[in-house]
Amino acid sequence: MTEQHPAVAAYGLGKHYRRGWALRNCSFRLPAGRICALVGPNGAGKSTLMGLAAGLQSASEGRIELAGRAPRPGGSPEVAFVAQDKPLYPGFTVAETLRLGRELNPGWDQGTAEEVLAEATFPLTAKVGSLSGGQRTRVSLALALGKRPDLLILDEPMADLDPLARHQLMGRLMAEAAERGLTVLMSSHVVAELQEACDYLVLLAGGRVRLAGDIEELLAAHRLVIGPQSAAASLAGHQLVESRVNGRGLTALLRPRGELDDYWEGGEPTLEELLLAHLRAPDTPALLTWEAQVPEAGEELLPDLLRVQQPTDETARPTEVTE
Ligand SMILES: Nc1ncnc2c1ncn2[C@@H]1O[C@H](COP(=O)(O)OP(=O)(O)OP(=O)(O)O)[C@@H](O)[C@H]1O
Repeated sequence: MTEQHPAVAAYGLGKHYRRGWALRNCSFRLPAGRICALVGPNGAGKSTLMGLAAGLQSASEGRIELAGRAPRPGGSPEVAFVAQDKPLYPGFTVAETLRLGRELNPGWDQGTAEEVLAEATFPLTAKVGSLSGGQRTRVSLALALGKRPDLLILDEPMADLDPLARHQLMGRLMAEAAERGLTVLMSSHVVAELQEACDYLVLLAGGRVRLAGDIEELLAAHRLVIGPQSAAASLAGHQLVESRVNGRGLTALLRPRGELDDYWEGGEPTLEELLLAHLRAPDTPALLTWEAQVPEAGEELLPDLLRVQQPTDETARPTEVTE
């Protein structure tokens, strides 16, 4: 991957199926070396976005680039994709599956693949068809990491793994990202596992990007506050994401614009609080940190332009995008 280009960049990306748009006006950047959580409700367009990035589908409008280039149709050695259904040959043993990986991938790293399998509770002689769902996931991840990709795309990889396997494999992904600059784009509905592993977020809802960027920056741009219901009017100058009244008063998740009145107590939300509030309030204006923003439609992604976008006091603040 070149330094000038993000690992993934989507420009007004859209995918239309017969029943309608699965993804629309999707624009964001994912810098290289980040572990990105792709989150959204069922049917939000996550698998569609990953299929487009993996080169398994073509866009209906806009475009997606991986390190500055269009994905190669059918996939490429730099990109490994672990789909939700983890397609493997059931009649092959695990060892034969790795041998196939070696024959198909010029940059194959047998050591990395075997390390992923070293902590497994099944032998390399086991037939893939005889493995449990979680065990097949481990084989799929071994194949994907053995490929030594620059970009690893994982569609709900951890859903069928036990907590120990999840912990081991997440640790390996984070180590690969730290050591080799591997970029991971990973969908999941389990916020706890994302919180542990991911440092970047893309939240999709209704086929559109709602939040994108560095997780710490996104959290820092929000406040979860509680105060008296009678002071609700004093929140008017801030971008309210969601508010609820309960026995203790009014609880609000908001993007502060300036200082909050003294009535309000609270602090940064957790990732779960941030995600739940935005999932319940999908019409809140989208928020993208400077790293996640792409040039306006029609502009070319030039290295110069990226330099201009380096964070300064002004650009380091996330920008609200009103649609
Ligand atoms: N091959 C297809 N043909 C027609 N419609 C499709 C196809 N694939 C997805 N869709 C539709 O596109 C929308 C987005 O689906 P997608 O699978 O991308 O969502 P998702 O966010 O991955 O959902 P989930 O969390 O349930 O996996 C849905 O409305 C779905 O019905």
